[in-house]
Amino acid sequence: MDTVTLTRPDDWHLHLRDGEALKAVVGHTAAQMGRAIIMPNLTPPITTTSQAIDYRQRILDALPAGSTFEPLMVLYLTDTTPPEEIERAAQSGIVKAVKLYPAGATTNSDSGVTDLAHCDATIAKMVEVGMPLLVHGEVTTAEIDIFDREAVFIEKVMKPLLARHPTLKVVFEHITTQQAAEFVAQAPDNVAATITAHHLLFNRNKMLVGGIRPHYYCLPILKREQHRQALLKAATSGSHKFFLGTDSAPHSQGAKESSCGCAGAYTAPAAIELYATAFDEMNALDKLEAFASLNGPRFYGLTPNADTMTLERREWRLPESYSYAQGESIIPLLAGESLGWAIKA
Ligand SMILES: NC(=O)N[C@@H](CC(=O)O)C(=O)O
Ligand SMILES: [Zn+2]
Ligand SMILES: [Zn+2]
Repeated sequence: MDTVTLTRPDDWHLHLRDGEALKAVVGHTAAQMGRAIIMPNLTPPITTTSQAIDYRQRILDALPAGSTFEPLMVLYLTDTTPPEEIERAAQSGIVKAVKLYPAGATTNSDSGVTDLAHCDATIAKMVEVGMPLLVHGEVTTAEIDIFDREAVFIEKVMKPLLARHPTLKVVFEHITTQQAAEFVAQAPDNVAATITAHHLLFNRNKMLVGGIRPHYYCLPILKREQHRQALLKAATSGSHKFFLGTDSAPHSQGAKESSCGCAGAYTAPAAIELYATAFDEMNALDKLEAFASLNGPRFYGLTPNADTMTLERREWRLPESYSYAQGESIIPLLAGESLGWAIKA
């Protein structure tokens, strides 16, 4: 296969930031995706419906002229989010989900949940109104090894949560392990997962062999090859439960190339091309449309986009960098390197 035509894809896990950074990055996603689930981990986080409505407007204002890109908004769950906020969110029609960040698990998660027991009434309300919970699935226990934090989360948090709220709609975000892929595949239909392009394409050697490559450092961290193979198998299995979520997470070049670098890979500029490369590796380009364009809307109860996009087998080179906020640059994943799949003009 040298060309693939698919229903226009959506990105079900995206960081757009705010202000100048938002203006610098949003066009990359809007150029290829119809819609995106916008992560709420700003500083301060988006914890109310009214903040989400304002943030959505700032995103629309930052779009290139004529763009029809649609941001789908998310609330950041805290220990004190009241059930009434879930009602407001559901009634707004603008907020599509609520995000659980275990406190301290990742970038801008300081206001996250310290103990899910604090959120029980709020989660019960989410079940009642059918609001999905999106989960950064890593424990933050200091003793637990960073490579084991997702697998431990399944046992310590995910299973007890679903035992208590068996019909809660849950997206296990950016899964990175065989354990998570198998857990989601075997779970009931109200449980789904997003998978990033970088976790399908790379294992931890890419980040750590022959020098430390900070642009491959993200959370959850890249795992060993066995896990990458399990993710490829899940994404190309044809199961409705797995869908595209880039977790494109912009940080300035200076914040990444540092003695204490930020977590996050900037993949938005070549998102669908990276996924096509991964699916091609599995000879599964025929499965790309369901993963990128159909399974996500199905889970969220939305209709797929009406238009299409065509990808072609053609070599092109990613830029070395783009301009970002405060006069800084941002380095995309695979900067200056060649990709074998391109969007057909
Ligand atoms: N994935 C990351 O490594 N970073 C994300 C946060 C997240 O999704 O966990 C970010 O906001 O930078
Ligand atoms: Zn996360
Ligand atoms: Zn993320």
